[in-house]
Amino acid sequence: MIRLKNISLTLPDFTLEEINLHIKKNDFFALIGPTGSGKSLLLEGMIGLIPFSSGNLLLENHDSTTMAVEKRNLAIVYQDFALFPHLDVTQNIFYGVSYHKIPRQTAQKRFDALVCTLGLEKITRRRPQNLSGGEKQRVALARSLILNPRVLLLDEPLSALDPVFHEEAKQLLKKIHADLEITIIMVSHNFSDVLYLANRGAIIKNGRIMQQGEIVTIFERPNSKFTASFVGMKNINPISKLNGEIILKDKNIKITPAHKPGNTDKYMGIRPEDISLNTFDSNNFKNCFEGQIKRITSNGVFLNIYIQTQNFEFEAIWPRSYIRDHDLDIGKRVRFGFHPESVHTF
Ligand SMILES: Nc1ncnc2c1ncn2[C@@H]1O[C@H](COP(=O)(O)OP(=O)(O)OP(=O)(O)O)[C@@H](O)[C@H]1O
Repeated sequence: MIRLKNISLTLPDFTLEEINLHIKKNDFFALIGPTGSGKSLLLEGMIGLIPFSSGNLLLENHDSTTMAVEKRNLAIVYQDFALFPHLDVTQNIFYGVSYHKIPRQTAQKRFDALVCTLGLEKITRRRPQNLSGGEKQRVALARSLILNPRVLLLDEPLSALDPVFHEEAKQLLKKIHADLEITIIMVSHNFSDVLYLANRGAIIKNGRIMQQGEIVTIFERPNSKFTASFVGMKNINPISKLNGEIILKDKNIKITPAHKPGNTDKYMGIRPEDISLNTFDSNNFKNCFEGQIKRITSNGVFLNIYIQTQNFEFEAIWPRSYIRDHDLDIGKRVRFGFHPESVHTF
C-alpha cells in the first residue's frame, strides 16, 4: 500500500536517513519515538509538504515521490486539530470537498454518515471556540474522512486531550479503523496507546528506524537497549551467557530465560510488572530471589518498588492495594521472582 524505499530528508540541523517502511492496507501503523526523532517530518514528507532528498515513495506500487499533494489522497489530522475559527463545524468538515472535486451529493452522503459515526449531530452549527478538545478532534477527523483518503495520518492524536477525552478518543479511533476499514498511520510517543490501537509499527530514533514489525513483537522482543527502555522494559543489565542461562555481568546473579539468548544479545531486561512477590509456589519458578525494599516511589495508581538483592536492585511495579495487602514497606525483606518467559534478551 505505502512503501518508503531508502528515503532520506536532509534539513540544516536534522536528517531522516535510510528509511525503509512498508505499510499494508488496513494497517493501524504506529510511528513511535521520543520527541524530536523525526516522526512528524516523516508524515509531512509522505503527504508531500516537504520533499524527500532521496529515495522513493510508492503508493499502491505507483512511484509517487514527486506527485502533487492533492493527488496523493492522504489526509492528516494535526495534534492541535487546526480547525478554521471563522467557520462552523459543518463548514469546517466540508472545507476540502471542492478542492478535491468531490460531487456535492457524494460529500453530503459521507457527511451524514460521519456526523452519525462521530456523534456530531448536536454541534454542526457551532464554531471551534465553543467545542471541547474531544469534539474538536472529532470534527478534525470528519474533515479528513469526508475526503475518503486512502490513508489517514494522525500526528499525536491523543496527546492534547485530558485523561477522560483521551480514553474516549482511543475507543473512537479503534472504532473508525474497524468500521471504515481504513489504513491509519499514527505518530505517538506513548507506547501504551500504541499497544492498544496499532497492529504494526516502527520505532524511530534520531531520524533512523531502530525496529519495525508487529507491535506485540516490538513489545515482547525489543532488538536494542533503546527500544527496550522505550517500550517500558526495566531491570536492564549487560549479560554473559552460559549454557542457555544468563549471568548478570559484574553482579554474579544467574537468571533462567525461557528462550536461549541470541548470539548477538548483550543485555537482558524484565518488565517491572512481571515481577511477583513470593505468593507463588517457588518450586515452580526458576528465578527466585530474596531482598530488602530500599525505596518506594509513586507513579499515581501504581507504585515502583526497588528491591536490593545482594548485588542487584530489581524494580517492580505493583498496585497500591498489593502493597497494603502484603504489608510492604521500606526495609522489609521479601522473596520475589519472575517467570522465565518474562526474561527478555537483546
Ligand atoms: N520545517 C523544518 N525545518 C527545519 N527543521 C525542522 C523542520 N521540521 C522539523 N525540523 C526539525 O527536525 C527534527 C525532527 O522534528 P519532528 O517534528 O519530526 O520530531 P517529532 O519526532 O515529531 O517530535 P515531537 O514528538 O516532539 O513532535 C527536529 O529537530 C525539528 O526541529
